[in-house]
Amino acid sequence: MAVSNQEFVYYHAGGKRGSRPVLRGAAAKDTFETIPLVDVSGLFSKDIADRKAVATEIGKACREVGFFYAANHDIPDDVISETFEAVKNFFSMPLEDKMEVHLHKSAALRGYEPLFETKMEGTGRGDMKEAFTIGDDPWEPEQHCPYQPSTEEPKRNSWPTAYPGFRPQIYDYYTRVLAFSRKLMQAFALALDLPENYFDAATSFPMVGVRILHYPPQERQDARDIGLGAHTDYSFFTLVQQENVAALQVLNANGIWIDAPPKPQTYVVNVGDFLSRITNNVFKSTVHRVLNKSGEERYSMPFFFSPDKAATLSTVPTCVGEGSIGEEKYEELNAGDYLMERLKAARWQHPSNQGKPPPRVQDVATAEVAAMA
Ligand SMILES: O=C(O)CCC(=O)C(=O)O
Ligand SMILES: [Fe+2]
Repeated sequence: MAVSNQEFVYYHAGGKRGSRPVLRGAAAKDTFETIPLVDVSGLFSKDIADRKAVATEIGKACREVGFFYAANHDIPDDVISETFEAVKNFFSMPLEDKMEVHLHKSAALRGYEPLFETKMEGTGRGDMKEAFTIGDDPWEPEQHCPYQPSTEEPKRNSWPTAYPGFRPQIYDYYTRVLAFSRKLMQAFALALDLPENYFDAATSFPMVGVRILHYPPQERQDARDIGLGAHTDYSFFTLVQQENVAALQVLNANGIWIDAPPKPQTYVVNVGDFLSRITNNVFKSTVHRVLNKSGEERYSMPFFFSPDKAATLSTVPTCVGEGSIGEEKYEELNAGDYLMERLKAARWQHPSNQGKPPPRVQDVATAEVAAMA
């Protein structure tokens, strides 16, 4: 049997394991090599022409890359730096104070995840990061939920009792990023040639998550130690605030990792699987990973935005048709069920997973390479 020396990149995308051949030289395709930057200040204009001009640029980035830097957003620098201070205070607490809000105690998959608890790529000792997540919770008055939750509906978020100042700081950040996300969502609608308010009805109380992350410096300087394994996001879209340590990388069509270092006063915005799905893959949900080779502690805060739990979404009308767009590829689906399924797939140790084994990407990889030979 011939042995193929084709190199592959392995990842976790759309809830499934996948791989991509690394293409160099004559075999290389036309793909992105940098992450575009979009000045989003026009989204705050009263003039629809200004908003449409930004949307056009966002649309181009979403079709070609799936990632862009948003510059000139309206989240103040001091709110971001104060929130990062709170994030560092949180992670520097003793482990037992963090474990009080362990994600395994939460049916909504909220709370703290210690180092190596997830294993996005299915190999090695796991993702070298600790995380804490909160999100939409109709019981928390800070969120001004537009409906009265039923008494059967459990509370979703948990906050550490050892750090009372944490919650107000996170909420200051949350409230502002949510408002900015709504502007971006309208820009995505315009970018798809839809009315600006197209997604408004499906996002009256959107499923969101503020996730804070701490990546210690990796001991090994190659990808055998990984901060967060290669994946696509489950969200509609994500806004990542990174502090000052470069580690985020985005995979292009040639299987080459493109750096997405922090740029002052910007967000990294990326399309998630949900938005890609309802655009018939016209908008790309692009694989990315975190590799902290800097030798420094890295902190970041992704904000995930998705439709209402009860929303049912089907392919948008402007993304079905003739030619390059093609036939509708996906059935309509309930947003809440989809998100929960995806979150659980990445957290095999959660009690609700009933002891199912972790994903084993390397097995698939070996089989694929054998099939090519
Ligand atoms: O830490 C980062 O820069 C990105 C994190 C990320 O991709 C995620 O949490 O989905
Ligand atoms: Fe991500």
